[in-house]
Amino acid sequence: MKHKELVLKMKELFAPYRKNLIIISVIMIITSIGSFLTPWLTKQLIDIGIMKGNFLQTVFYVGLIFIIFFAQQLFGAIQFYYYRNISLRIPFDLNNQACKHVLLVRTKYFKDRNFSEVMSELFQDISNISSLTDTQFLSSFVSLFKIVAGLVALFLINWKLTLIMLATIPIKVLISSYLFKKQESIYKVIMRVQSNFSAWLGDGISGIVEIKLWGIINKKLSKLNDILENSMKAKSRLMFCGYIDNVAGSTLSILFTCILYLFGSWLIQKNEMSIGSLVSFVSYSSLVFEPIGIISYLITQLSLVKPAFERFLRFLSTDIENDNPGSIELPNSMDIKQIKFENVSLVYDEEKALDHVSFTINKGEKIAIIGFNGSGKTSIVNLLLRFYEPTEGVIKINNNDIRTYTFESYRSMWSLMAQDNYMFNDTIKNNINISEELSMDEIIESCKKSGAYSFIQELPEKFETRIGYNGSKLSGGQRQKVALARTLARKNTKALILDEATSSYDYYSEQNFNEDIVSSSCYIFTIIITHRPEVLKKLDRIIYLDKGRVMGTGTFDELYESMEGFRNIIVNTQNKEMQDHAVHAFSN
Ligand SMILES: Nc1ncnc2c1ncn2[C@@H]1O[C@H](COP(=O)(O)OP(=O)(O)OP(=O)(O)O)[C@@H](O)[C@H]1O
Repeated sequence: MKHKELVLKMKELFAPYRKNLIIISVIMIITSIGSFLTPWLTKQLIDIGIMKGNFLQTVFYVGLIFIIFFAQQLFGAIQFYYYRNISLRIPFDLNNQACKHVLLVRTKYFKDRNFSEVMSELFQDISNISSLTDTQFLSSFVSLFKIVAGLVALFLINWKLTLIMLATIPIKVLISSYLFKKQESIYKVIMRVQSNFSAWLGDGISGIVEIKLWGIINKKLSKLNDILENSMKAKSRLMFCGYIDNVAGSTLSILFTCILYLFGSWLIQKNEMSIGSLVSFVSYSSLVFEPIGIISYLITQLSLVKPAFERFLRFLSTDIENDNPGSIELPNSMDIKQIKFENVSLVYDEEKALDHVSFTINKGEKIAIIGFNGSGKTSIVNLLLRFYEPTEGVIKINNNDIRTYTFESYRSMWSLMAQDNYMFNDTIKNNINISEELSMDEIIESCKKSGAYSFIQELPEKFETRIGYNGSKLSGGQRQKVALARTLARKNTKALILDEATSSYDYYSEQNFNEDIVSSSCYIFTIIITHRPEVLKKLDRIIYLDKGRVMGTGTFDELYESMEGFRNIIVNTQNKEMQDHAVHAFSN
């Protein structure tokens, strides 16, 4: 990102806090005026009060120094009040903005990236950006004022000494700008390494069973070692930069002070300067050097913030689920007569998952989508639910493009049981009642339909049983039954999609569920992805897919007669069913 664009974006980001920032800056300027007055008053105190033995003048200047100190403390308290507000508010707002974006970002974003990697990057970036509000950073803006005012004061005291001092500043600026470039590139490496670490951690937690099963703990640890070593190397380079900056700063400062005392004593001997002037010159010069030091801190801090800010902006600019301009709510009372795919293609990354798919589902129809693995069945569901947008073609409801409707109102017509359903680390009841609008009777009814009721009744805490992270305390089949109960309990939906919804069910649970759903479905549309012949035979129509293309549509008998691929799927499934059946009979 270009420097100008970045500054503009930063201005935009801080615009809501402008008033507070201005107040803080004004207060900083006022307090720094006080700091400038103090050395001058000290000079007067020494030259007029102490050196000339004038007690009244001494008391007067001591009093003034004290009043200035008191006023500075008062303004400091006001500054603290405003500073506290923005330093807490900025991370709060950035976190809110980022988390809202996480929830709205398109589904495909999290297909490429590990969730913990994204979240850790975000929190890291927010923390780095928020460091812009630390007091030292804010005071660096006032530093410019301090430097100019300090230089004026120094020139007034002694211009020769001031010129010597000025000679050291370009050296400091040169060193700082060199270090800025170095540090910026090191920070980029550190950010990348930290992302790798989060990705490693995310995979490690999610894949813990596979890691143990395959005995690859040492391989995983060796990868971790590489990551941590890279991190250590980058941090060590960063520490070295900090060390060089420190050494350069203190060397220049000592060098300058030595020259100052040597040259200053020579000027005092020549009666060109008083002792008080030299003391106040030393004080003023530190007032100039201190902000120069702060500016170098600002440069270091910017080298850290710039890459973080760039990455944060990149995340905020990722595609989100924004309703199309002029989109309307899909009315719940709408009489939906038809859902239509017109020449729809879908390309994920580079792979074409659907290729000019066209079909229509009419009101009241129960249809199946069938095809070998990877033929595009779930992709059709992804498009229907608008988790992805078609690359080509259009999906319509009653001849209106589904993008005419807002995401939320459109999705509210669907009940979906996907292949993977996330289970919250909560009770069974709360996992089913995620919309928080179901009565206990409704929850029980949906559990009876999905076949979950009987096993829940056997649990000591029944519906109040906590099911662990992603339902890990339930068996695969039990988990699927609870997820299906949740799908069936969703209120006011018009269409049901079951994507291999009963794949983990035992043979008879599956038979029972399929019987019920096929005979008594109350939805306007029912779409089932299954290979079970006994279900397929009872459905109105089957859409047979192969390699992302619709090879045929028709009833079970029509497709069985005319399509060899379809017949193969059915024969394979029947063979598997016979095995399941035999296993079940044997175990009983
Ligand atoms: N998020 C994705 N990114 C990239 N490619 C994908 C993605 N999802 C699916 N694919 C690819 O698209 C093709 C169709 O996948 P899809 O999941 O629709 O098939 P499916 O018929 O549902 O398969 P299965 O029976 O195994 O569930 C596959 O080749 C798959 O590799």
